[in-house]
Amino acid sequence: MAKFLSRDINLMEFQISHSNKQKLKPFYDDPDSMLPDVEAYASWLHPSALNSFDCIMKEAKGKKVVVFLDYDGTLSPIVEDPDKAFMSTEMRAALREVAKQFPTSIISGRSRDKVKEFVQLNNVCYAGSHGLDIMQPPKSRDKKGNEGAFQPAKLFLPAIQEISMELEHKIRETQGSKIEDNMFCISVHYRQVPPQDQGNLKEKVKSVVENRPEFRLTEGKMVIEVRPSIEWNKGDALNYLLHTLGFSNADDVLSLYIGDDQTEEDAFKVIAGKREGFPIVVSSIPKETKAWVNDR
Ligand SMILES: O=P(O)(O)OC[C@H]1O[C@H](O[C@H]2O[C@H](CO)[C@@H](O)[C@H](O)[C@H]2O)[C@H](O)[C@@H](O)[C@@H]1O
Repeated sequence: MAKFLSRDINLMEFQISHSNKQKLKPFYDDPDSMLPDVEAYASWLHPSALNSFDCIMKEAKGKKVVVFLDYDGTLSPIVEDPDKAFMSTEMRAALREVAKQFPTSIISGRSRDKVKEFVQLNNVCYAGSHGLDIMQPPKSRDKKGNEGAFQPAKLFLPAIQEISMELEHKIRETQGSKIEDNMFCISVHYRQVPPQDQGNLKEKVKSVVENRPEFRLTEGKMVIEVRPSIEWNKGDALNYLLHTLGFSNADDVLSLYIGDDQTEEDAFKVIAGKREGFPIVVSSIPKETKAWVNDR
């Protein structure tokens, strides 16, 4: 069985990434950098992925397993500088093995190119901007083998660039803030902004989109994101990928989705709704989730 589903390699990897998280110094009340409340965690009524390993194996028997992963906080530890969220060599090796065995996709909030640059694997399918930029799986490429991409928010690009410039101008004086261009989304990071300035920063970001109903704001881990207001999320991206991979009507498919953030809930909901897969949440603290199993 592929290393991804092995207690010894992959799931252990997630624990490794969590022990990294716990070593982070507490930074401006970020839940990811806090030590977990052991009692609360133990009473969290979600089965553990490690303890449910045999059950997952039983369900997977005779089925086509399809793997979906998030990047930040899942394949790489959460770090203070988003440009330094590198993946460990061990994680890359485990992922390479998984992708040899099962169709594997990474659905990230980052730009597609950035995730690919971090992951550096060719046997994985990449979806960036929370699924607004999806690389075509090899089977669906054109005769010349051109990669191509599904980009449902392409029309928004000029406005996104405009917003990006306006944001640069508005928040340049907020010490510690950082804008990340994720192509179809813009991330405004405040992990390194002093707590007393964070509210003000959020207000500035809000002011940039308040007269633009075609955009909306979402919040992640110490990040506020500007996204096109179209009905498309990581759950839709998952369905799209299953379809292009030729699995949408198959009744012998088992999808695994592993992720840590709020945006993952849309994908968890899709898998939970299909009742043919396992949504796995990576979290060192109890939280409200649609996922059935956590990473411990
Ligand atoms: O969907 P994901 O792959 O999980 O991407 C979500 C956001 O992740 C990144 O930000 C988060 O991780 C950074 C590095 O550890 C951390 O510094 C930041 O505070 C986190 O919010 C990424 O930089 C964002 O653009 C993604 O949207």
